[in-house]
Amino acid sequence: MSRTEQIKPAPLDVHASPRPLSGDIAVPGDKSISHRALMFAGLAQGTTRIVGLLEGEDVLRTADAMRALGADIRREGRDWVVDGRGIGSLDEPADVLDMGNSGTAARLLCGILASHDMTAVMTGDGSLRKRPMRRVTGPLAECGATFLTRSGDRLPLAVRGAAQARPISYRLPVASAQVKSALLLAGLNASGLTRIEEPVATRDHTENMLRHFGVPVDVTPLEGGGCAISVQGPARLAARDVIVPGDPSSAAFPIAAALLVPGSSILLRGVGLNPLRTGLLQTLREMGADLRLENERVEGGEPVGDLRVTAGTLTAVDVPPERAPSMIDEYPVLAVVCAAANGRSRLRGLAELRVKESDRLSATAALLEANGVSVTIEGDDLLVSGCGGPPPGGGSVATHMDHRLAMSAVVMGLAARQPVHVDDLGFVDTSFPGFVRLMNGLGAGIGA
Ligand SMILES: O=C(O)C1=C[C@@H](OP(=O)(O)O)[C@@H](O)[C@H](O)C1
Ligand SMILES: C=C(OP(=O)(O)O)C(=O)O
Repeated sequence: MSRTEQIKPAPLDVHASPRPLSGDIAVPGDKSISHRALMFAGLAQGTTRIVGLLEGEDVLRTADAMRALGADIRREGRDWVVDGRGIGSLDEPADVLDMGNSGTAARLLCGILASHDMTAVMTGDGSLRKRPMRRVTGPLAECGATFLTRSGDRLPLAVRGAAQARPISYRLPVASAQVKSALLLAGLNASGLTRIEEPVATRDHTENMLRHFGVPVDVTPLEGGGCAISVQGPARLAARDVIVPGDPSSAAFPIAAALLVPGSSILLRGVGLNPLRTGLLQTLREMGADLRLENERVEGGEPVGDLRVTAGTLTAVDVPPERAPSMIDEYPVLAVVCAAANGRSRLRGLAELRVKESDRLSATAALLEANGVSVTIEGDDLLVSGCGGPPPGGGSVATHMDHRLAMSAVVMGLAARQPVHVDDLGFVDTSFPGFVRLMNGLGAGIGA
């Protein structure tokens, strides 16, 4: 049983915020960048200092796994310091690698293991064991690794990494930064050019951070759209310090709450603004949200800024499917915002939501329905009939071991007319430790 499953469910009734939200906060570090910082630092030669690492459950699993592969990882004050092992010099893990709730940790690690001459076994919690793994194990087998998976597609899995990995050339069938990153990571220890074609752009933190650690990454536009990303192996990573920006996917929750609780105005400092992550901000602006960016700057190679959010009236939105990768984790909370808007919103092309920590498409629909909001799933689209103000609320929400559903349900509770019962807030620590404390610092009165 993994750590997250040992925690007793933490149910909570969330009441409407007793006052407008106000104040000035910084959300925790970006989860995607934090996983990569630990992995790349562990693969590098030398010592890396990481500032602003997310200390969420998912990232701590990556730290444990990289330690099991021989990296020395420790906390020094508020920073994390990693003495890397170097590509090709990793230890064979002495025990099963437990990736907890984290798809990113599991899939990216498969990439590292596939091109190292060792045997490893990997598992995860009850949510992660339901998620598809063939999307990485299939193409990674091309480099010479052998994977044994439960039912051909699920954790637990065993991998026998290739002794002399071959480079992979692959066109992504789904828009997934995890699959892209796993294949690029395998390519670092393969002899020759690894080339990944990406028809639709996904978050490019792997490419950015590889360059930061001194590995050339070529990105060439493809005729007909998308691009090809290549790395030449074997590569050497040189340790470099990393600054992790605030996670825009975590910022989504206080942003949504501030838009919906009347009279609110908050400032979020140091939010990551990588253009492949800002689909939610674009969508909220289309709904009429008052979002103002201040102090835009580049920190640690990623654009960041401070974001002023002011409550106001919102109108329905039609979100095109090609925007999904730039806001894939934000749809549950966007649906809650749409529930309070004027008119019927259509969120298109959400097939990938079905294979997240839960089936987020049906679970988001259930969250809204339980709280008196009319919602329909048509194919891969979610249609939400906005209430033109506070939704009725009064429902009970099943979070299915899914942190984003839990936080979306809290936002619904803060904005709704009747309290919302959330069955388990425990998984919030996956990506946003201190979420309730931070929201209460803005005046939300959760659990008061
Ligand atoms: O690469 C990453 O760090 C992530 C990619 C996305 O998953 P997919 O690649 O499966 O879309 C996202 O949902 C996840 O939270 C983090
Ligand atoms: C989908 C998510 O993460 P992962 O795939 O890493 O579990 C998420 O954080 O919403």
